[in-house]
Amino acid sequence: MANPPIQIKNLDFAYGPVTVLEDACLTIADKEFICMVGPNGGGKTTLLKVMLGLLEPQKGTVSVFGQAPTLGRKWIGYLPQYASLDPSFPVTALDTVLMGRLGKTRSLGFYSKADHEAARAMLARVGLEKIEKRPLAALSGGQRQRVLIARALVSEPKLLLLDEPTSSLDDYVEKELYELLQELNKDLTVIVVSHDIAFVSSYVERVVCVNKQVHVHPTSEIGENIIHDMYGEHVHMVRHDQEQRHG
Ligand SMILES: Nc1ncnc2c1ncn2[C@@H]1O[C@H](COP(=O)(O)OP(=O)(O)OP(=O)(O)O)[C@@H](O)[C@H]1O
Repeated sequence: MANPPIQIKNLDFAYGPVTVLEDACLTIADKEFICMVGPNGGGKTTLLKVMLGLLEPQKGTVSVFGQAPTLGRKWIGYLPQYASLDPSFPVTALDTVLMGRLGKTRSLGFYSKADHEAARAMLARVGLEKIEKRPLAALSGGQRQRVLIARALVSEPKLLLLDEPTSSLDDYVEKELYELLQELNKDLTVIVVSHDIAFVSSYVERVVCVNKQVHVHPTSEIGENIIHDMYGEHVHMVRHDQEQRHG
């Protein structure tokens, strides 16, 4: 069997004396579409950064496509939390996507024709082929997130990590974005952090709950008990609409 995109075994991570992840184990299979949920401060972003080799665990092992994260991360496209670019920054959609080629391009100091072609192809893939010359300031929030997804995709990743990509978007824009991710998932593995379990559970089959410990649940298991354990009694976000499952 090929090496899985992510394999984490018995991982501990602490910022100084504060333990954030404890004995975490997680295997993500090729072409899975996974949602990562958990309370604020539960450790989701930390776990993504460990996968990217940006943080080193104190204990345990992490492999990314069978390699150490610092090597395997060349196969990862990452959309960080709060990645919203300053809209007044004077760049076009195409310029922004091209930035994703910086680790890939072979030309020094300028982008090659191949880089431009790849960036245009990715803008088309996220449904924005007609707006490549528009300044970011002229785009909607949803369009900007698509541009950032195109930027993450243009390095030709096999795994896409998105940290709360829809937190500032309207419901219908969120739905469109998840439909795009579902489409992209035909070709690559997708891990998306979201607080909106009810919404996301109609797209994914497994949910990774991160609250110091990591537990994986099939979507069908997600009910009041698990939500309360994760978020506390006051949260009611269950929408068990399996009959409305997409795809
Ligand atoms: N650089 C850092 N130094 C010290 N503590 C940190 C650092 N980054 C995060 N933390 C702490 O680690 C814990 C986990 O943070 P993390 O950002 O991984 O959680 P999260 O689940 O992504 O939260 P949220 O849903 O709010 O984004 C929090 O208590 C946070 O304050």
